[in-house]
Amino acid sequence: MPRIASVLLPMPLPEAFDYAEPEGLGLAVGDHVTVPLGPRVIRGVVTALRDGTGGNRPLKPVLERLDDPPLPPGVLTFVDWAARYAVDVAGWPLAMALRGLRHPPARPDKVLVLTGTEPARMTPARLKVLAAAREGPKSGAALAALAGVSAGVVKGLVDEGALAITLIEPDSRFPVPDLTLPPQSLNASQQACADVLGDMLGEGGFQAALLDGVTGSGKTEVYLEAVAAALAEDPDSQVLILLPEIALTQAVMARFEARFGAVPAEWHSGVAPPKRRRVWEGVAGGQARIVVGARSALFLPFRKLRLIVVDEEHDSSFKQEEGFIYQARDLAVARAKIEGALVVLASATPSLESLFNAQSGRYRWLRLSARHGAAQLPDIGLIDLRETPPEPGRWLSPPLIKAMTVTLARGEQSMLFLNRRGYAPLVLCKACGEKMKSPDSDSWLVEHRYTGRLVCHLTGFSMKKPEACPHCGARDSLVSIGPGVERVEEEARFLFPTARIAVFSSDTVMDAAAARALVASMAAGEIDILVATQAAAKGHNFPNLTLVGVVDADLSLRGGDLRAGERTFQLLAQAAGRAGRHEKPGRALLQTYSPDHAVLQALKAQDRDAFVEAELRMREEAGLPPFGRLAAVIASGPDGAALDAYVEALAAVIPNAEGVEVFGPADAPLGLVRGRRRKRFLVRADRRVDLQGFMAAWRARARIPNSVRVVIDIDPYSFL
Ligand SMILES: Nc1ncnc2c1ncn2[C@@H]1O[C@H](COP(=O)(O)OP(=O)(O)OP(=O)(O)O)[C@@H](O)[C@H]1O
Ligand SMILES: [Zn+2]
Repeated sequence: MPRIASVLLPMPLPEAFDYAEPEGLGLAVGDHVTVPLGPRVIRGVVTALRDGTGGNRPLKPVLERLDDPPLPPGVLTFVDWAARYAVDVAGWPLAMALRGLRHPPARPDKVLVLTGTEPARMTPARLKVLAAAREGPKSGAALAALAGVSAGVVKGLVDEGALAITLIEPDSRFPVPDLTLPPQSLNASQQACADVLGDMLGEGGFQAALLDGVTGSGKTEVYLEAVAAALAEDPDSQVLILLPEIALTQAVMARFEARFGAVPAEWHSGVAPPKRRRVWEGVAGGQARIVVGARSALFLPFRKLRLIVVDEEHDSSFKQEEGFIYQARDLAVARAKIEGALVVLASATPSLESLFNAQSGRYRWLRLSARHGAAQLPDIGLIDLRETPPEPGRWLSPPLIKAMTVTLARGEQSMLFLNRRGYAPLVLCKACGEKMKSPDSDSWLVEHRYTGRLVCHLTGFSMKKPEACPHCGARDSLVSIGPGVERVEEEARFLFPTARIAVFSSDTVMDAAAARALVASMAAGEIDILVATQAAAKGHNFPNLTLVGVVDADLSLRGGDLRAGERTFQLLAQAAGRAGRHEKPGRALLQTYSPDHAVLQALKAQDRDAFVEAELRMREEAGLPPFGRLAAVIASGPDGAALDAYVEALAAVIPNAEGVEVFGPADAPLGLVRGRRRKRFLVRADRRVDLQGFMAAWRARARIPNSVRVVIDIDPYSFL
């Protein structure tokens, strides 16, 4: 009986397509194949096989089977689940699962080795080549270069059988973790947490735990022991550590290397494609047993995934906002469920969602309430900027400057935290009041002094800062409003001319290597004052850092979206948590105009639980997450009339469903991006509602014009 193969293609198509299996191809689910699609030949993955013929219309055949390692069944299930969750096509998550295959496989190297046969005629040139070959296998070109002879001499030796060509596989092995190395001796509460995680692993099957420990309590040490237990369970078991920030990977990799004598496989956008290919294959083949990566590592083809750790689980970088929209923390739980694995969510400031799951018993709740050893949590103080304002045009208040002076005199380090890149968030003309905006988007241009440019942080648009106002033509009339990290750095240099000062933000630290170098020099005490965005505010251990100054503690409270309070609390508690992590006590000073705000009061009192309780009660009353669910619809298009017509049509066909409220359509706060107008709906649903089902049914009820793009964002974090 001939068979039909369903082949899913890694592109935004609504479903898998059927192809005929050519006789004798012997396909299996998970195989990589090429198939015709219109005039093109595309690679895809077999998701199902069934007996049958093509019916009336003969099916096109599968063209060939590729010999890449097949996708394990868990990955296929996960791809399908992720697509349903995101109300999107399965081709998107499949494309993510195949991302490691974009680069061609590394070819084996051809090298020459000695055979032991003497050439019939020996010459000085030949002697030199043979001597060079004795040092180990090398390519012909390398041998010739080393011996200082022409390629012809080497070829002559091959022809006469004195040298032979052999193939060497490129280095695809991953160092084997050494499980006999002694663990760090854990303190009693760490040991208790590690024991519970070990027991959960031992019970097997899907389990979830929230590792909730104050900053510097040693959560990493605890999950390292869970990793050791998972690896010891079975020689094939694999573990995945997800981190929110590339800047954090190096430090975590180093701790794994110290613990297991083996560097883990690394997976994120900063890893070069050939290396990514090797990691992908190593994960599929089972040689890569520990993977440390960014959110997209969730889509790797693990064969026997036993443990997923989501470190800094509260971090909003786990939410991918572009292309395929997903929350990696939630998907990590889903993948663990599919694989029957343990998932550990770790944070000093867990998300309200995870705390709610822990409170309700769905996750095991493991708490570490003190820092390891003698280290104490930092004191947190508020600086009321209404009483002690900075000088005009400056951003650091006298009390903060004084604290920095003392810290510097003691030979200790300070960090100034401001979650704003660039020099100034806004440039305006003092002659006509014009605010500099990007030409095709509703967002202000941010001034960057290092590059002398005005940059749109939304779209990446940038221009040279003009000499004259583009609106009224006045010269020298453009003024920078408000501070970014570059401006705070300028002020710090002015105040402390002899101090060693550096900036850490994604524009000043371009890649993983630069981030690693900066983190290392900060840890080594080579920097006195680090001015940093959130890229440096989490996870790091800087032993000599004793003062954290938060330049604008009110910043993320503005805007006022659903998570503003939660996010501010997390961000500032994390930033403050960098101080005093070793013997020397630390403190954090928060500059604010609203010292009475509940979030700042909770930070000052170090009373997270009270803050969480108050916040949860507010959410419950409003039916907001985690008590209810949210989804957004964002429609955009260059043609305003077509967009209006579409959102009106969509508003007219909202399905009738109990427990669901739809708000909108409204102009998005960012009403224009890259020349496209934007409209939004917000959907709130009770927890028991099948929100994804509702969204899919609703979208299907109105035809989408070609010029309009519709995006569904489940559990939105951005409301712009
Ligand atoms: N049992 C231990 N023995 C020795 N040192 C420890 C131990 N536990 C933690 N430490 C040290 O304490 C510091 C903080 O630990 P770690 O980085 O694991 O904390 P964390 O809970 O992950 O912190 P954060 O949430 O702030 O990132 C590190 O320098 C770590 O090496
Ligand atoms: Zn002007």
